[in-house]
Amino acid sequence: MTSFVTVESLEKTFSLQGGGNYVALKGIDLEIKQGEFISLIGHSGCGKSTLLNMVAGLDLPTDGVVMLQGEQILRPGPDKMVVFQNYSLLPWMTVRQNIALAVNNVMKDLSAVERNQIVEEHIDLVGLRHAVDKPPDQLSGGMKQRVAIARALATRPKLLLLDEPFGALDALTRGNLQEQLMKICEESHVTAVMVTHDVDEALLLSDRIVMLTNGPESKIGQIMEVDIPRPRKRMEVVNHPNYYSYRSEIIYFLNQQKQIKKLRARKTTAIARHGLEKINLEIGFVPLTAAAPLIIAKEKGFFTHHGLDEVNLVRESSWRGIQDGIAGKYLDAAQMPSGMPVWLTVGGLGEPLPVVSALTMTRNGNAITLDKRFFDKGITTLAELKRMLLESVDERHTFGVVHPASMHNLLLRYWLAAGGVDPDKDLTISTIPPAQMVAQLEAGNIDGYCIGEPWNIRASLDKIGYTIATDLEIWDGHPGKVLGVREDWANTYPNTHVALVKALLEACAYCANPENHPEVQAILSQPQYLDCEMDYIGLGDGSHSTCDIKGSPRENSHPQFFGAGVNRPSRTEHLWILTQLARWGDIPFPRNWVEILERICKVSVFSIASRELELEDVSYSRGPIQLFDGTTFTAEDPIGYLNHLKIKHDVYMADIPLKAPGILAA
Ligand SMILES: Nc1ncnc2c1ncn2[C@@H]1O[C@H](COP(=O)(O)OP(=O)(O)OP(=O)(O)O)[C@@H](O)[C@H]1O
Repeated sequence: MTSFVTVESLEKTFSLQGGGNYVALKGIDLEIKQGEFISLIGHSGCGKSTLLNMVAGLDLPTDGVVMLQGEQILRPGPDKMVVFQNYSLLPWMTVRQNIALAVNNVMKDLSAVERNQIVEEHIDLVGLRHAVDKPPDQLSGGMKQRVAIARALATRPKLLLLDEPFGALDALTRGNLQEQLMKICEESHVTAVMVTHDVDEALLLSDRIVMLTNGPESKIGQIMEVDIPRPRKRMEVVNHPNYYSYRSEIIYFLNQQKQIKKLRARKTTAIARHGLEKINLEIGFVPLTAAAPLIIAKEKGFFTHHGLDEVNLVRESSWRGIQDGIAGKYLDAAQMPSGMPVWLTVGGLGEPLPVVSALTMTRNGNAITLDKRFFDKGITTLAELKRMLLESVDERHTFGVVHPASMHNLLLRYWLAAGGVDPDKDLTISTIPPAQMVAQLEAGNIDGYCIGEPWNIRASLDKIGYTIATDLEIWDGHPGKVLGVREDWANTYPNTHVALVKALLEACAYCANPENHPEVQAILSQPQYLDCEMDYIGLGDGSHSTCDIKGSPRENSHPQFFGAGVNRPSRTEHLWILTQLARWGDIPFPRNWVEILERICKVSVFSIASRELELEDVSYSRGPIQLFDGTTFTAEDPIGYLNHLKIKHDVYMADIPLKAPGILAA
């Protein structure tokens, strides 16, 4: 990419009145191509205007540089025109005079006739011919902003900089002006940088959206390419197949920043008490029936019983929130899909991040739901689904899963592949947050999904979908959700880790007892937890024996919370997950898999906890894994197993170097 504007290692520190400094921006690197439209988005006060001001030359960085075509930007100038929210027009001049003033000042080399021609062209460009002789106080807000845009563009700047240009306008005017600006920028090939709070505005106008993290020391958290062809029309943009996922991505980013801000504000140093290194914990969960052990441990006092006096449950709407909270150290521990510890450890986020699991909190409780229209077509088996998929290859079919490392993704893929369907070639699998799955199915954006409860029961009770297979039919007894903590956290707080496992084990036993089910359902249904009707929460009490829209009974799969071997972590299971993640190209298969499993699977912590609770599970031994297609998986030859699979991606082998086990850095 040839860079037109270069922002390099930029830092901006403000001196505060009364002493001290505020580091608003730190480590900002950005390259902008000629003709690109860039939006800066982020929460209020994150430093968007500060960054724009430095590109405009209105302010200078404390460190680092900003360059335009290789020249350092040190002052403002007509090559970098700024449009502000408050228009900044001269009140005693008319529309024409306001535009002419800028043109006459900047384009002194041109003749008066040429300058007039440019002024008139730009009046027409923004559609203000009928108001050329009016002063600003006789113009609407939208008209004033059009004058400001015409004035900025008339001087033919290299860079057009816009600081929330439409923030003060009503929705209709705003929409019209956005479309005009888009047309002008497309036609004049101007390079533009715009600050905005409006996600839809950013998506409509931008080639790339730069998302800033919250301050102090705001950084670029993410840059999104908006790959929607130009020229654009609003309705075509909104109906573009990627629009929804772009939008969700930005909203996720902004929500995550809010969550991090909240957790940062609450973050205190570790409080040691009762012989535990830390009794104040932030624990992440996603609102699912399978979160019951965490919720019950909090509500029924199992955490406090084991000395964990200050546990705060952090509700995340997606597994990405959990993964980012653990990676960013905002969460001490979390409910995780059973593949997440392996996925994070081998580098699912890029860098290997060792995460350990000492407790399986649930098994089973998942199912594959299809849109009810497939039921009407008579599709009730995998073979029928395969026939339908292969007969309608022109229609792209999409299935939702909640995370690449979730058992839903792995089970769905395994099930499809065992039936001869290639989950990447014959359909599309998309990641969608759990709470959005039913709405996406109802809206027709997806054809089905594999997910935990209450979302399969809900689709069937609401007559939107039906269960075509439950996990009982694919791998009965598979690990569902596990407790995950960073390895350095586990090493820093070993006694706390054992106490946490003990509290959760007791909560698991409580959830498994049918006598407690009405109470557990009532607690889970509360707004701060699952926020749903109690009917949607199945705990194995026989009230949800059918899960299909036409009443053909199918045993529903409930999460299993406790029992012989249920909670003990298993190396073989983590190994199966490793093979499946490698099979579908998410990660290479680690040649050092023995070391990796040793680091992840903390049977020792589980054993201490269950021994101290005097549970019999300590001596439990697990057999090989039996899958529905007759395959038996053992830990003996994972590479041979991968080689024998017919439907798979190219599988790569690699050594995954893990840092030596350490303690949590401050
Ligand atoms: N001159 C200044 N002195 C001290 N602090 C400042 C100064 N200018 C900005 N800041 C601080 O720097 C941070 C970034 O401010 P900035 O105006 O760039 O944010 P923003 O993302 O544009 O916010 P908004 O969306 O609300 O306009 C804020 O915390 C702000 O208080």
